[in-house]
Amino acid sequence: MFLRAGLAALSPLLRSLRPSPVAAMSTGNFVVSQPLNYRGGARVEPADASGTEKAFEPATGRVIATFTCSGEKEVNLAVQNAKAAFKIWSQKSGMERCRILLEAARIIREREDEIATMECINNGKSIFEARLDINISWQCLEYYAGLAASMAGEHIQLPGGSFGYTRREPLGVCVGIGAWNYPFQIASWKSAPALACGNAMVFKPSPFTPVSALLLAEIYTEAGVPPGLFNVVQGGAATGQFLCQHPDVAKVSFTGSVPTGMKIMEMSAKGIKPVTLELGGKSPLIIFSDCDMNNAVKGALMANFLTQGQVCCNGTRVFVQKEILDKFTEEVVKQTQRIKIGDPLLEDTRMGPLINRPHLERVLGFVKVAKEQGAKVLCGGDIYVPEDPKLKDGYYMRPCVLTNCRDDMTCVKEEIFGPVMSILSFDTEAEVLERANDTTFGLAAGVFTRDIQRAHRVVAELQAGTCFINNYNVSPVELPFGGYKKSGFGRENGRVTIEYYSQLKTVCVEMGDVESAF
Ligand SMILES: NC(=O)c1ccc[n+]([C@@H]2O[C@H](COP(=O)([O-])OP(=O)(O)OC[C@H]3O[C@@H](n4cnc5c(N)ncnc54)[C@H](O)[C@@H]3O)[C@@H](O)[C@H]2O)c1
Ligand SMILES: O=CCc1c[nH]c2ccc(O)cc12
Repeated sequence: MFLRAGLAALSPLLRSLRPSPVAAMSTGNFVVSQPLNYRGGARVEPADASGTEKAFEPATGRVIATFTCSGEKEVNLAVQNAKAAFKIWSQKSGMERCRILLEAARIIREREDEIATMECINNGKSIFEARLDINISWQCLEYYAGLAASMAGEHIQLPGGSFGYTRREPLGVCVGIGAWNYPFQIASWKSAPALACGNAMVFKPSPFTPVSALLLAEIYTEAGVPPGLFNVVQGGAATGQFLCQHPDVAKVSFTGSVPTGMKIMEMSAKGIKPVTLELGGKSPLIIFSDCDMNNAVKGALMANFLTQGQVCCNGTRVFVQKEILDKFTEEVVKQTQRIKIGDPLLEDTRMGPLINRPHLERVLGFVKVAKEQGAKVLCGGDIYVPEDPKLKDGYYMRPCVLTNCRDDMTCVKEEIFGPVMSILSFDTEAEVLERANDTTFGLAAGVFTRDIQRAHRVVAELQAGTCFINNYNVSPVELPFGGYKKSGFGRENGRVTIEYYSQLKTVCVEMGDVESAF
């Protein structure tokens, strides 16, 4: 997602003045040779294995890392390291934790280009977007640093001078399990509130994007967290299961698909562990005929094509009021065709490759089925081969706009997780609300209208955890983010997330004598 002030915060002049370790990192030549596990404050090779994985550079199809997936022994070592660090960290005052998190935020900011470059190489998103992701990440650390210092309980006066008070206490060792679309940002959104509350964390990135979480781990250590406070284990489902089933893990925060979310919840239920689930979506974007057309068109592109459309909260069901359907569609297609596809490390690229070959084929398969079911492809939806020969094995496709869509089509019902926008038309507010809510997902929704009463009336009726009025996919860290219905529960970002990483202790203090019932 995006940050409104992000563009202004990134000064190219400032960036060019910094000595840059990224000069040696370019498309087609980056390899990772260091260990990708992090435990006890250092990179380590895992103590045992549950298979190996390869990580790719989506822009070229090249392998950038071959790594060992962590087995049960390694997961246990990471959890034990986190447990030991928790003892030290949880005793620190909020101000002490605040200072260290602020220092980590400062280092991320200083190394923004290097982290963004690595993210871009391993994920395929454009460097333009990757920088914004890292920008939002350090802002998240700053935000929770501020809250760490101001966390407090309540004091409640009781009869006869007695009183009670509450303490907000950390949970212990928290597990973070991430998806591949925002690797560094997901690790930041989970670890910043967890650490601010006094917890330790073991984080497992997606095996597709194992690299950038290590930079966050090193930065936390450099900033002064105790060794073992933030650990990284690598692997897929098996490693994730060891984490969720570990008896010393107090909480699991998961970002990923609905089917995996269900498994995580089942495993956590067995240990009575609280879970945060940030799952998939098929969000509606409603464009009323009285909208500001320019903004609505820009909003539709923002809602569909960031990170090659691989964004959970994308507004992929674009409902357009009949009166403006043709004009809106024409303009959306014009602007979609102008999106520059290619090497994600080039400054003017706005769409890089998809995450991997199977996913590209899956997305193209959705376009094929859409055509078979009667949708019309107005642009894109096919493989794109960049001219640069080193990119010929990358996973590129042209962003796609579908029209003639009906609510019962696969492209309108299922999460595609690629650059495919489905346009639907509607007549009335009541009708569009009913159709927008007719989904098992409930992650996000958007409305474009100049009628402010209607905007608030409509969002009040939308069954979605995050709603946008006259914009889409902006993500200020001050605002909670999360889903309704099968899109999950719990929240990331905002003040409320403190409640998901802490527990409340009530202390009842008697100032008189015990009045016994016996
Ligand atoms: N709501 C959100 O904030 C959000 C953000 C990003 C992605 N997503 C969703 O994630 C999906 C795409 O990401 P993905 O393909 O990485 O999802 P995924 O569910 O396949 O994998 C997510 C993570 O879970 C791990 N995992 C897989 N099986 C597991 C198991 N049995 N036990 C424990 N861990 C397991 C994976 O290794 C990975 O780290 C999409 O559906 C997208 O909408 C949601
Ligand atoms: O992809 C979905 C939305 C999103 C963008 N950045 C992050 C970070 C952490 C999340 O759990 C979700 C998201």
